[in-house]
Amino acid sequence: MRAAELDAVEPLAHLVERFVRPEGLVYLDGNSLGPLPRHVPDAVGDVVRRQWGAELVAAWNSEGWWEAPQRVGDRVGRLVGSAPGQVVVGDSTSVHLFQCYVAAARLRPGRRVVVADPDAFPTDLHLLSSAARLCDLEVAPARPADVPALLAARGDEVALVALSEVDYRTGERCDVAALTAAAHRAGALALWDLAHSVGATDVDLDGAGADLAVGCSYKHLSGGPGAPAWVYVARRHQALVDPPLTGWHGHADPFAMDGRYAPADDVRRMRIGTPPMISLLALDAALDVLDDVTPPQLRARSTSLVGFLVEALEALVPELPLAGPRDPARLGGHVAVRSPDAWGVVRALAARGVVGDFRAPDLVRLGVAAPSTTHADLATAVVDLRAVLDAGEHRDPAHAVRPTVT
Ligand SMILES: Cc1ncc(COP(=O)(O)O)c(C=O)c1O
Ligand SMILES: Nc1c(O)cccc1C(=O)C[C@H](N)C(=O)O
Repeated sequence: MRAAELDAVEPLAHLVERFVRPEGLVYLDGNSLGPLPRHVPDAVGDVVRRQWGAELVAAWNSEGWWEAPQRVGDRVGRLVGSAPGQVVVGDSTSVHLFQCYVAAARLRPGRRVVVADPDAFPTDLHLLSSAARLCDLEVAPARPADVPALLAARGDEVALVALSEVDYRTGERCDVAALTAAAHRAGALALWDLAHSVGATDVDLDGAGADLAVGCSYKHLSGGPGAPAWVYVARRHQALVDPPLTGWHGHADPFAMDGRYAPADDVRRMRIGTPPMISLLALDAALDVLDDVTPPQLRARSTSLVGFLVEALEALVPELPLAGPRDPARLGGHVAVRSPDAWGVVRALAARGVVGDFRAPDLVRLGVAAPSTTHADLATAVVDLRAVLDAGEHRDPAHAVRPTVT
């Protein structure tokens, strides 16, 4: 009942109609793949049939394909508080992360320490470990809450503080502005992984004075499977930033075909090679959904949904503790609860048409896509979760088999 009332007064409720919502499915897995906006198949069809099929190579000019990484970058940048000219889209989050780790080390020669969250998403840690071997860096582990103490102790050695705004497991947010300021006071740079933030929080990169940031676009932006990610370089660093992967798309004059590398004088130097253009243009189309929405408006809707989900979980399944904080202001776009039977719970929910996801070892993670999830979806999910537990459906041996992708 309360869910219907909240949906009725929700100012962005009209966005829901812009998405394909498969009949009978409550989709709460926006963290791995956001839902499909209705108009994207036609937009991609146009890219393939008309632009590629009829215009062929001319489309690099006539359709603006060459400049698309910057143009789409600016559209993404608006959602993370970046003024135009500081974001490009094109490679995976993993690749952009690697570019940033090495580039940051090169911007702070003489400092060897990179502070990183040991519970960060694994790709962040794997790439940092490789960058550290390459650049002779030391990785100093610290949870976000412990970063100020580490900076107080070893600040003059620190080149970079690399964190995620939203913890991919628990959903807990950290204070981007405060931690960036702490890094700067120590003379270090701040790199933010905003994979779980863009489209869910109102993170303000320029306002926080962030140096570097990356994020993906297949989660809350609904850019589609394999959609290219994005990288932000604050304007003040663009003339000096020296990424390790120096491909021809980052050259000052790519079609001069000059064998000597001369980087573009702005954020274009973060480009590498030819981007996955069909995916990039699918993302471009998907972003239309948010054209008339500001980040604070989107954040308000996300907070309402997340807050409702927390309350419903606490009221109906109190035996499953929240993995993160209960205050929605301190959460990103998902809520996780702990259960020793988390895998069985997620499978049993899926059998009832509620798609969440399992994160090892014990999390049931429920993702809220601010534009497309409704309070009613969340009420259905939590009622089904109660029913799963009451009926013991999570203990069904049929759920024992795990597929490759969880
Ligand atoms: C915080 C974070 N960083 C990076 C990634 C992965 O990036 P990629 O798109 O390169 O697989 C994810 C999710 O897969 C993530 O949650
Ligand atoms: N990118 C993914 C994929 O290709 C397959 C499965 C999951 C993903 C994810 O994005 C996982 C996600 N970053 C997470 O927080 O769990």
